[in-house]
Amino acid sequence: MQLTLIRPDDWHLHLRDGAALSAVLPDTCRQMGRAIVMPNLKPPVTTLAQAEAYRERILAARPAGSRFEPLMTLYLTDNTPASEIRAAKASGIVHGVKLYPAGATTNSDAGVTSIDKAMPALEAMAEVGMPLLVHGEVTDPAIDIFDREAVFIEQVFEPLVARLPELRVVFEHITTKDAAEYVARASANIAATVTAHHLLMNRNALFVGGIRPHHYCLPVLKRELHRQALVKAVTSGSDRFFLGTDSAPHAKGAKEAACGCAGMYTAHAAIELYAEAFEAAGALDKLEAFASLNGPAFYRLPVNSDTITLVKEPRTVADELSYGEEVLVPLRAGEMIGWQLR
Ligand SMILES: NC(=O)N[C@@H](CC(=O)O)C(=O)O
Ligand SMILES: [Zn+2]
Ligand SMILES: [Zn+2]
Repeated sequence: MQLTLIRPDDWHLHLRDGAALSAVLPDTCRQMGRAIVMPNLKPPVTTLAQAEAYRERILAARPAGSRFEPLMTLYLTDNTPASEIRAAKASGIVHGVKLYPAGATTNSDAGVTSIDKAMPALEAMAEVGMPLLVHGEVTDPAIDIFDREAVFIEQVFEPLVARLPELRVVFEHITTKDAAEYVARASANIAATVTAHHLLMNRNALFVGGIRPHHYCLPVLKRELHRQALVKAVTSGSDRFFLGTDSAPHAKGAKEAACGCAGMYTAHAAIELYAEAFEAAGALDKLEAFASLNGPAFYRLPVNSDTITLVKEPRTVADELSYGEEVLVPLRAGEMIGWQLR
């Protein structure tokens, strides 16, 4: 069996920088036409000048002949001036501004401590049509980690959308039934990305036979009922949901540690993993809209003009991949994936 799709894009991707960037970028270039590149570097990409420089480093790291296009983002802080948003919009290279609640995830320390402080930037975004990309989890340590996304919807997301109804918002890497249902009934300027790993695994995967650091990411995997709700959302035919891998590489040593980093590396087999999830749901016919059409429509960009072909031939994933001076353990390391790219 084979499946030809308009070339997909990845609307949520971590490429890192330096040697790590060079190591992981070819995986994405093989399958994706474009990617929304997350700005949580150290230090974060908070200005247009930094985004321009990062974009040049990504373009320079592409394999020869690749036409992959990085779509840049800015990292929103309490102090982002409205003028930076206007300049970013005018540049044509910045396609979104990322809201990390301070402390919510990897390299989010410089993130937003209160929506009020970020209001000048948010108002400018609503005005110029710059999408806000949201890591939607509250950071209150008193809130159970499995509830942080659902609580974020009522405490932050709904009030923000009520205050700035024109703002275009992507609820990134949604993991709950609550978020899937919220986005499906919200107004047309609200959308969501969904990862392959949240479509394929529930929280049991964190503890199969022992603690599994390579299945730890944020937002953390949830109960099976949530996984099922995400599958239902992406296969529903709604154009509000689109592909965003949240492929988030960390060196093996940083994951297999007493306090391991959050993030799964999935870019080596992104579209193959999504094909497995859609096939399991009997909805392979819905994959192309999710992977290749809904994202460009939301971001007001053209659809890619070429195609990729997947064949249903299982392959074994490598145990480790090179990651600069270090190594990286990809999702499914040493195990099978049902599809491969021709
Ligand atoms: N998803 C993750 O678990 N980690 C991401 C950050 C993020 O997307 O929240 C990373 O940068 O490592
Ligand atoms: Zn995130
Ligand atoms: Zn991410």
